[in-house]
Amino acid sequence: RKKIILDCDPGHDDAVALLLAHGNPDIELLAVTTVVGNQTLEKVTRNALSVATIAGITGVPFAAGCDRPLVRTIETAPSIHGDSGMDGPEQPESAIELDPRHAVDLIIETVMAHEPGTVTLVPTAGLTNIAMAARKEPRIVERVKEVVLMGGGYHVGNWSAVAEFNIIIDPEAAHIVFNEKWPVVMVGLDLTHQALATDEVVQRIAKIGTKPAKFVMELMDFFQKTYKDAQGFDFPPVHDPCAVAYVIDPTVMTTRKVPVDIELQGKLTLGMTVADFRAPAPDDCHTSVAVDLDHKKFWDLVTDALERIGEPT
Ligand SMILES: Nc1ccc([C@@H]2N[C@H](CO)[C@@H](O)[C@H]2O)cc1
Ligand SMILES: [Ca+2]
Repeated sequence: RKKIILDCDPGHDDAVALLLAHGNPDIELLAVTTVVGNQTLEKVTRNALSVATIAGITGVPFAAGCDRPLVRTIETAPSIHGDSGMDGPEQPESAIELDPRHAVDLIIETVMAHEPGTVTLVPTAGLTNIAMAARKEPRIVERVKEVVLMGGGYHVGNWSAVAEFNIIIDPEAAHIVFNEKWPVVMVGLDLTHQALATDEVVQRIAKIGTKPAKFVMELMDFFQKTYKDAQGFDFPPVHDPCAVAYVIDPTVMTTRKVPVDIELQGKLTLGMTVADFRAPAPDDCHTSVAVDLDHKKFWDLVTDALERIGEPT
């Protein structure tokens, strides 16, 4: 099984990523950590514990991390995720206790406790926790198998003309993560805008008939409305589970090995993930970007995971 740490900011699509990681039999979810992003740390952490309660995720440590970016001020995304950060469904009071450790320490301890090259970091939020972990314990950089992150976009932005939310809310953290010498797979908007929760997809999920599937339906219902109003999409792109799907089965998408770096100075381009497609990529290139999604394979993974979780409603 593939061992992962999910670092997230639930977040409608983070919730689906967590359910996919929990439901898929090839994934061993070692830890779930939260970070400020879609909403404040307190809100996204409460949301993560709500999802864990609904899905019955036990025996997995959940820890809260950084409550603001490394340098800049907090920017959240209520226009997409609402005031709670996961508006739409009724949220259960969570019965799950937070791990007392800081997320950064849980990430470090988990990576150092497992064999080198066996733990994959899956960030689906701003990269503040990941950058802090690499700075506090530099040995995790050579020990981590790879970093498979949802963020960025080589030709697409959603929080500026050229920058994606997870990167631009903490560009200094992203710069650290993309420049450490661990393998980074960037699952950016170029890919995730192909993962649309269309009516056909939502109908498939509706048929599952379990509490977690009903919860996802209600999440998607809200997400569709805000994505329509805020970004003019007919259907919402479910970004974060794309990163988990890649870890499960890398053939779910195509990738290209290209140098990627983060713009920190630009007036118009701050937070841009600048990918250099000029061939050939340098031999020491440790970054790659996701290009084309196999829709059927992706949604089969998501619906299969949901079918494995929870009791009928
Ligand atoms: N408009 C918008 C802003 C933020 C997000 C969140 N950031 C990433 C996509 O930009 C995902 O991780 C998602 O949770 C999605 C849409
Ligand atoms: Ca997210």
